[in-house]
Amino acid sequence: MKIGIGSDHGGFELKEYIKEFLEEQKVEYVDYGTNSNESVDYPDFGRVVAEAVVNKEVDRGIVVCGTGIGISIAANKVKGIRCALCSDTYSAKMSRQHNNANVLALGGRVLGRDLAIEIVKTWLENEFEGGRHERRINKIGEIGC
Ligand SMILES: O=C(CO)[C@H](O)[C@H](O)COP(=O)(O)O
Repeated sequence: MKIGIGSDHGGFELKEYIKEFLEEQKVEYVDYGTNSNESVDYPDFGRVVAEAVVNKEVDRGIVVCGTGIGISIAANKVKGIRCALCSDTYSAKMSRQHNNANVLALGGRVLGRDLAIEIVKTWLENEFEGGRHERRINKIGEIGC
């Protein structure tokens, strides 16, 4: 599986830490920036990661800003994206099993590093269950069409 990862300045340090984890786990990734703590605009990075997912440059995305809120809102504007902002492992698991989330959003100013890695690990390990959930995510896809 190939992951696209991106952040603004508020998520930069957590993004770098997640990259170390992905390397340890031998999970391939593409880093779409940002590349420093210098102030940038989170919609730019949420958008580029989301577009990489829908264009199939990568299989799934991880986006990080200060709270995870803004970058998740931005990613969810891209048609075909189901971005889940998670602060706990149960939500991360359900976002895969029930919602087939293809982008995970995290808050770099919210989460401790260990919890963030547990959330990423859980999210990567879990798969979509399909069944009744397929009908529901199809309905999400129809909204705004
Ligand atoms: O969390 C965020 C968006 O939801 C951003 O990281 C946050 O708004 C950036 O704030 P600042 O420019 O004050 O560093």
